[in-house]
Amino acid sequence: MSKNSPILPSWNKSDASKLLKEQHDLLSVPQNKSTSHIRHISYPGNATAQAVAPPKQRVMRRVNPLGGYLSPLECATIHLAETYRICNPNFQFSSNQNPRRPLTKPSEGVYNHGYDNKDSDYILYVNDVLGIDEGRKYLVLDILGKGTFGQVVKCQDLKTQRIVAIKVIKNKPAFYNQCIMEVSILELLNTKWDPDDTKHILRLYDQFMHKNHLCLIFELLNVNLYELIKQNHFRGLHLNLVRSFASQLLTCASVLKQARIIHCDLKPENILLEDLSSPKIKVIDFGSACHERQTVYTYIQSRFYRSPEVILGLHYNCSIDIWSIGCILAELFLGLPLFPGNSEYNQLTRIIDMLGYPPQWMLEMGKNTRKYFNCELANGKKVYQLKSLSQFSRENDTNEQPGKQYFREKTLEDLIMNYSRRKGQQLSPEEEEERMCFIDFLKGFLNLNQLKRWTPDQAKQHPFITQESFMNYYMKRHGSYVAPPTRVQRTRSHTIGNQSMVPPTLQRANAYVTPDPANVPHTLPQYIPPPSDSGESDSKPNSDSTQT
Ligand SMILES: Nc1ncnc2c1ncn2[C@@H]1O[C@H](COP(=O)(O)OP(=O)(O)OP(=O)(O)O)[C@@H](O)[C@H]1O
Repeated sequence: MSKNSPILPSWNKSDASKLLKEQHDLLSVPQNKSTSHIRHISYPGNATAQAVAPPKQRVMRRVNPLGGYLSPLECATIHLAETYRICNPNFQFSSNQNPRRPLTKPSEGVYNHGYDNKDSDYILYVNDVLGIDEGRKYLVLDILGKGTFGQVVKCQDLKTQRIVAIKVIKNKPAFYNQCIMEVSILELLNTKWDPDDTKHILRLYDQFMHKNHLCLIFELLNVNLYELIKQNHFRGLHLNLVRSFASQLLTCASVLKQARIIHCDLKPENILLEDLSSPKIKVIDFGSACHERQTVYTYIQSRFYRSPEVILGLHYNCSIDIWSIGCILAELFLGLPLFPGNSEYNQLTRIIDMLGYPPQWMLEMGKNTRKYFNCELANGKKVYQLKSLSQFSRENDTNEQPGKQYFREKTLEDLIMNYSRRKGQQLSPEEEEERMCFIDFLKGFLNLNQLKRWTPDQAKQHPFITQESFMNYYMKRHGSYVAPPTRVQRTRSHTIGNQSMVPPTLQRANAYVTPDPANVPHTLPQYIPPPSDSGESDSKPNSDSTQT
């Protein structure tokens, strides 16, 4: 419930003590007294309740050591230990013996004098304090998430009372060293490239060591975009919301490109809403990030969002993040991942099935090309053919599976145009043009050719972001408008596969009016917090989107 909720009035200590006193008075009235002294008491907010003026004498009441008498409510709450002791003089109570509520699983201490579990994660408890230096102590409140590098917990700064998110890194040198990199990249981005905090990059406030664990103090954010899609029951988001997220991601990507930093792990889980009242987002988790000059790792990016050049083993740069953003934006619109590969081979197969083969030069230069493709010489030219599932499985001793197909459509055009459209249902001309615009936009991100893929600044000029007429833009770029070739099923009343089917709005050059932003929905789907014991439904469809 929000602080300003009209149902629950704002609450403070004096309200609470007033209510407690009134409740005390109410409970201590003798049963057989006349009710002539009944009066109305105003409760915090507008509610009023009947209450009773305090009688002069208390019958069978315990004396309050601070003066007056104790109400039954006080005896059963704040003075409960004393009440028990009256019943049983041997009763002992010490808050030190309270069971501690662990937030870490498993919570059995194995390493680091019992502070760490078998995974080298620090075992966190509610109400523990992280940090020992005065002015740098944080009270642990709740767990926010868990990842490869450690756990992220919600804490309160005991000096400023500010609520923050603390990433407690696993107690292992490899994780520590990698996180030092994350710290230096974030410090650089925060101070040099985004001093005004306008580029949608997570803020790092501080860092310290706690019982051999590096703790990174971040600004507290809200749910991630995967959670948002999940709360929307894996239905896609409105294009206006996708546009807002796209624009913010491009702002972030543009700064990363200027700084020559590659994020290397962009995915919906690493994009968080600042709060639930606006679509403002921030990019988190720079734990895999690197400088363009230091692309030492070849095994990077979460699989669903992995670029073709990384799969093929080519040199890479900031444009791998653009590929990931393309996959993310498609997923936000569709509600399900565009390329949910169950293995790297399956990932490549899905990309090729939808978008075709990578250009010849990429295949010739890729270190992994021979792993995935057969190569034959025809007329003196190398011809590459993706290995079949059985050949690949046999050669690599794997048991490749074709994996789930969430969508019937084979092309990006069909997928976007037909999404969430019932059989026979026509899109409005505006919606149709908007979707065409979105397809054209996505294609700039999902260009298999890493050299031709758009830069963030190019993408920002696209009408999907600027909201200029897509038709005008298309004419400027190509001279004339030709509808993108698609293979929409004929059973559907509307097709865009040939010239005569070009929607009326697109046939009239200037007829298209940019939608009035005041009339388009821009609200977020309602967020319902997930149940605390996350069950199977928590897992992503075809879930293992990790770096495997
Ligand atoms: N600043 C924050 N505010 C709120 N929640 C956060 C914050 N940072 C991280 N989280 C939550 O914790 C989760 C894990 O965080 P993060 O991705 O930084 O950890 P990681 O160990 O690097 O994960 P990965 O396995 O993806 O590399 C996130 O998906 C998010 O839900």
